[in-house]
Amino acid sequence: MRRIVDSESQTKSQTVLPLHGWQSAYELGYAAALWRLPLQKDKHLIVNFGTDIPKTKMMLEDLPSGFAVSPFLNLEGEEALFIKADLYIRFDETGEPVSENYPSTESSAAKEAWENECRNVSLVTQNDRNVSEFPTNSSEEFHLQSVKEALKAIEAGEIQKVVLSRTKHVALPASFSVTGIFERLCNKYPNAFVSLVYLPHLNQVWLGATPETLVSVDRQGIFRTVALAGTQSAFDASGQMIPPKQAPWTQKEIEEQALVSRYIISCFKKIRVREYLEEGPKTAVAGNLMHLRSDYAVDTKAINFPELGTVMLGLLHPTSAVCGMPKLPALEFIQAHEGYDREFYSGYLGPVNIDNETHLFVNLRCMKISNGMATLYGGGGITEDSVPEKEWQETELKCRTLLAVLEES
Ligand SMILES: C=C(O[C@H]1C=CC=C(C(=O)O)[C@@H]1O)C(=O)O
Repeated sequence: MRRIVDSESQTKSQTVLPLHGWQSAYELGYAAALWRLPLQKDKHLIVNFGTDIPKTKMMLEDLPSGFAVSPFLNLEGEEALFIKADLYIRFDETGEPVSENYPSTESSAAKEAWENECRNVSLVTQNDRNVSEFPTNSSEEFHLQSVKEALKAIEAGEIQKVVLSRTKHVALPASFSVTGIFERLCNKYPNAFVSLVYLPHLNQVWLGATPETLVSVDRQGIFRTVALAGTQSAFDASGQMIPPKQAPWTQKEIEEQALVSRYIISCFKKIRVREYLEEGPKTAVAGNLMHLRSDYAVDTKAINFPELGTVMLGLLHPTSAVCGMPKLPALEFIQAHEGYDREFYSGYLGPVNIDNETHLFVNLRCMKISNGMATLYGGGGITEDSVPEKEWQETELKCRTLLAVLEES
């Protein structure tokens, strides 16, 4: 992969800046994750100096500090990659490291090489916005046909809901800067989880700004998840922002989101957890889109259930916000009709046991960057009330949001 550049120059010779820390890991071929949590300013970086990123069971209580990246296809819970933190740095808003931790002492030569690279990494301004779109097999006709097949399967009672997605491929310009895009996503999407992950063994960079929490457990032991579904533009036809409280939701979207809520509640019921707080559904703004969202919270200390995060992760993924209802027939439908491998799109990712907290998000509004190409992903829930053309437009809207961020470079 070619050198990735960004506009900020590293002026502090001793201090590692977040983008430079990630960039240096990338240059040296070390797995790394840089992220910013929703509604926070701090950025977090972990780097792994090893050569292997193992597939790991997400037994959250037993794992060291690290960053998990799970593919969509992970029914047995054994497919998630775990980037163990050989170093972890938390940066404040100004890019100043506020906490540093080197959990591993094994790889001090590698760490030294990384520190040297951080001092020397050369950064250039990105100024080329020339991204060009490539046609793919997930063209309009193909997607419309899949949606029509889904409607037939719903009509026949085989499934209630299925989420169908597609990709958009774009060729990136020579001076493309992933760290620049990460910064832009942080600025544009303050309430999203923004992440930039490098998986050297796959030669892939994943970049995204997702609005959907899958499982989060904070240091007070509060477990959280959300039911997020239903999509509309946050702007009206004249380009005015629609006040969230006045968002006009249709029966289709209300039912689509209710299915996700019911699914989450069925997971709580399965493990006999009744002590959950439910709030919503409310309109949630995610960049230039709006969704319906219900929030769920459980005090794991009060109910003496410290492993609730692990158990719920196993039950929830993939939720009906990315797969469908019932889960297995919907998954089979996706595999038979989508025509491509989702890989990590609509899987989950996020920090595990960092400062005694775990925050895993559904990997949406994301792109994969590999060999000078970006793959953009967008999907939508198909229910009995779906109109194929509108479903296509929804995936266009989602992909275009990401494309716009690339073109703004
Ligand atoms: C599958 C995606 O979104 C999910 C999350 C929110 C709203 C959705 C919808 O309206 O269909 C999807 O369930 C995606 O953005 O690719």
